[in-house]
Amino acid sequence: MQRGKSKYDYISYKWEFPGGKVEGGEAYEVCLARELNEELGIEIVISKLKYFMLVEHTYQDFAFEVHCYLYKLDSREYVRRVHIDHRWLNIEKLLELNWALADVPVVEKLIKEHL
Ligand SMILES: Nc1nc2c([nH]c(=O)n2[C@H]2C[C@H](O)[C@@H](COP(=O)(O)OP(=O)(O)OP(=O)(O)O)O2)c(=O)[nH]1
Repeated sequence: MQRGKSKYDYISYKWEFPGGKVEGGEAYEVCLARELNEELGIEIVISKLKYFMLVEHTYQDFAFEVHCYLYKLDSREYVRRVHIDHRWLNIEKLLELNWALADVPVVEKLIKEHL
């Protein structure tokens, strides 16, 4: 997904995976299900999420952890509600996008593992 303009230049218009910040004490998987619903209007089955990796990243203004999960969607039907653009790409094309820096290790692992 492509993020729109942000108050931080270094993430403005960058590509990222759907997701967002944990709210209250919610579990990571519950957060992801909520964000996928808010951002794409899709309902997922939480028990089918597969943990993929953790990225710990520090931008100049904040540090954060990104907990990444894999999920096999039954259909590609969704509504883009938050981002300004989206792409469905084969793994080998992923590097053509201008990813947020925190996402680069995720893209590299996806490519390395041929997922
Ligand atoms: N969702 C998401 N955020 C990412 C990725 N890579 C990356 O650097 N980020 C950064 C951008 C944001 O500063 C932060 C996530 O915030 P967000 O704006 O997506 O979270 P949110 O949906 O809860 O948004 P908000 O309510 O705070 O506006 O992490 C990524 O792949 N996905």
